[in-house]
Amino acid sequence: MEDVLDSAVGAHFSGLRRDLRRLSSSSSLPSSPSSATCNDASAAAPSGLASPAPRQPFVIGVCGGTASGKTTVCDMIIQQLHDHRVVLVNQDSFYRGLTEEESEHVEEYNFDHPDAFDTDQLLECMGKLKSGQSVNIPIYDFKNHRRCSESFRKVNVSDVIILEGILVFHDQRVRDLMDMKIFVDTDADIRLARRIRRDTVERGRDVLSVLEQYGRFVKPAFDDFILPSKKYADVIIPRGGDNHVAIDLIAQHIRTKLGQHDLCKLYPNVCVVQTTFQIRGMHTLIRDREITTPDFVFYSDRLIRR
Ligand SMILES: Nc1ncnc2c1ncn2[C@@H]1O[C@H](COP(=O)(O)OP(=O)(O)O)[C@@H](O)[C@H]1O
Ligand SMILES: O=c1ccn([C@@H]2O[C@H](COP(=O)(O)O)[C@@H](O)[C@H]2O)c(=O)[nH]1
Repeated sequence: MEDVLDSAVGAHFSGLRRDLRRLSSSSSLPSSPSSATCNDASAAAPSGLASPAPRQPFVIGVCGGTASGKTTVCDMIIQQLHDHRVVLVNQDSFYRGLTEEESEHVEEYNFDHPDAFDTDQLLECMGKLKSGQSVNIPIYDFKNHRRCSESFRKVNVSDVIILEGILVFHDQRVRDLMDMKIFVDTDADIRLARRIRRDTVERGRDVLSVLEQYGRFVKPAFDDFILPSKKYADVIIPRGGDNHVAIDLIAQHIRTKLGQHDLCKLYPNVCVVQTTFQIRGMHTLIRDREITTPDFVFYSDRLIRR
């Protein structure tokens, strides 16, 4: 939560220079040493000649136990970010699907184990999306435990990608794709009650089979894989979709990040310096009208050279 609050205070933009030639001839601004704050690759080429590298989408991982409210939280975040392009990718889409033989003994199959997902395919799709390509994502049918063989969901390039699922924090390669990790933390009794209702109404199950599957696979996998992955979260949302304060804070943080993102698109050589107490302290000092000239020069120089 510290990160959310810290960023809400505001980011610090350094090396905000649109035209390098104009800047180097300016006597009022420091010359080459200060360019340490700029992206070196783009700073090396004169503005207008280098084509700016496309900015990558902001990737948010949303993890949590079954029926914790992951999808609900994602929908609420998407609603709040209505002025940005946001796509939702569900880990469920990457269930391998059962073979004929496995289908005959479906009650034996563990859908809550990491091996039930084709994580390599998920990584490939996410890699393409991050690099600006649209992808076709499989559609999974929970009633037949299979993927629809003919149809896919086309997911287009966007500013924000939300990746949601019970095991999205399990594999380090998947975690490494994420700029922000959210864990939805909802009481186990509430999750079980919701799961019974959802699976009987929407996924063609009966109560006994839901309870049997829950005790045999769902709860043990929660204890073995999902709960231990909570430590990777940047933000934990108690009570899921009921926690409007947490969701507002998260949406505010994402908007701040996207603001930086837009600025970086305009000025390819801009480098955003992460806010720290030290940086905030230095900004406070140089804005103080009482500051001595040597101190002003000292702290300004430190900020410029970061
Ligand atoms: N805050 C809530 N209050 C009541 N029902 C909820 C709440 N959040 C989710 N649900 C219901 O619980 C079920 C599971 O929610 P969902 O968001 O799909 O969870 P998940 O994606 O974690 O499986 C759905 O039927 C949904 O309508
Ligand atoms: O064919 C299937 C595939 C998955 N499941 C169960 O789904 C949940 C994960 O989905 P949530 O929406 O996050 O609850 C997982 O616990 C699997 O047990 C299934 O029953 N059948």
